[in-house]
Amino acid sequence: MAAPLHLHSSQASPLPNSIKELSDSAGLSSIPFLYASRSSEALLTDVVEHEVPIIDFSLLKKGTPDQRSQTVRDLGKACEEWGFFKVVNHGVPERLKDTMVDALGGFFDLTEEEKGEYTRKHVMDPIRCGTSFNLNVDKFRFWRDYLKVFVHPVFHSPAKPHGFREISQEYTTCMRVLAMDLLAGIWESLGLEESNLTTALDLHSCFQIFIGNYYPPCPQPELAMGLPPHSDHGLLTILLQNGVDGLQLKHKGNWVNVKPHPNSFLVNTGDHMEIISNGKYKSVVHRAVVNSKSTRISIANAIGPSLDAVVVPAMELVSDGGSSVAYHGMRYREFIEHQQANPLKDKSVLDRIRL
Ligand SMILES: O=C(O)CCC(=O)C(=O)O
Ligand SMILES: [Fe+2]
Repeated sequence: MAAPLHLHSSQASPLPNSIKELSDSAGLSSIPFLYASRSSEALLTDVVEHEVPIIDFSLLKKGTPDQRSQTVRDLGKACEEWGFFKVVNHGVPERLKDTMVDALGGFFDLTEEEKGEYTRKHVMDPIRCGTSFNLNVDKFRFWRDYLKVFVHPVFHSPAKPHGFREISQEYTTCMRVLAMDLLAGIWESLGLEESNLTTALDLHSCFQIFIGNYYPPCPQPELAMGLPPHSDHGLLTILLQNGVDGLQLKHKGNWVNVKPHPNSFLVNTGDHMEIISNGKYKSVVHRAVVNSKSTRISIANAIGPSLDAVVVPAMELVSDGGSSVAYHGMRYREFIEHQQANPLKDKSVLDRIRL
C-alpha cells in the first residue's frame, strides 16, 4: 500500500481549493497526509450489511384507513429502532431526481473562479460552497466538496450553472412537501396533534437547506473519509444518491452499509426530532465513506423548525410517558451555528443541551 503523501500548505505546491481539483490531477496514487483522517477506532469497528426499514409512501397518502394506520405504526417503529428508513412510491419523478443530480454535477464542474463567489463564507450565509467540512476547524481534510443553499423560507440559488435555479426550486419544493407528509405521519405515531406541532415548530416558516456533496474517487479510500460521524441538526433529512454506495449509519454499535435502493429516498431523523420526542426517536450518527472507482454525489435536504424556534420536548410525551424533560431548549439558529462552526463530531451539539 502506498504511504500517504506528506504535503503541507507551507510546501511549494499548496493544498487545492477543492477535492475535485486534487482528484482531477493526473497520476494521484496516494493521498496528501492531511486527508488521512481515519482514526484507529473507525478502522476497528465492524461494517455490516443490513437493510433499513422501507416505508411505502403511497399507503400513507392514498391507502385505506387501515393501511394508513399500519404505515404510521411502521414509521414509528422505523424511527424508534433505526432513525433511518427508505421511502418508496413517493411520487417524485425519476426525471426530476436525475436532472437535479446532473445540475449539481454541473455546479461542481464550474471553474474555481466561478465558484469563488460562494467560497469562504460565514456558516449562516445562504449560499456557501467549499471543501472538507469547515477549513477553519478541521484537523484533517475530508474527501468531499460541498454546496449548501438555504431554500426555505426564502429560496436562494447560485446563478450558475444554467438551469440550476429552476430545477433546484422544483426539487426542493417536492422535498418539503414530502417531508411535511412524513412529519404528519411521525407526529401521529407519537400520539401528537399535528396542528400543535405545526405551531410549536412554526413549520410554515420551516428552515430547509439543500446540501450537495461531491466525493470523487480516492486512491486510498481506507485512509480518507468523506464526512465524519455526525448527526443532522433538523427534524428530518431526505437523501438522494447517484447510485454509488457510501453512506454508513451506526446501529447497535456497528457501522451499517446502506445500499442504494432503486427509486427511493433515504430519510433520517435529526437532533430536533430527538428533542421534540424527548429522546423516543433518536437522531442517528452516520458518515460518508469514499471509494477508489466512482464519483459519488449525494443531495441532502434537511428540514427543521423555524430558525427562531426554541424547541423543547412535547409536554404530552413527558407527562404521559412518566419521564422527565431530557433536553433544554436552544434557538435553532444557534444550534446550527454551533454545529457548523465547530469540528463535526457525533452528536456534539445535542450533548450540550441534554439534561
Ligand atoms: O453523502 C452522504 O451520504 C451523507 C451526507 C450527510 O450526511 C449530510 O450531508 O449531512
Ligand atoms: Fe448527515
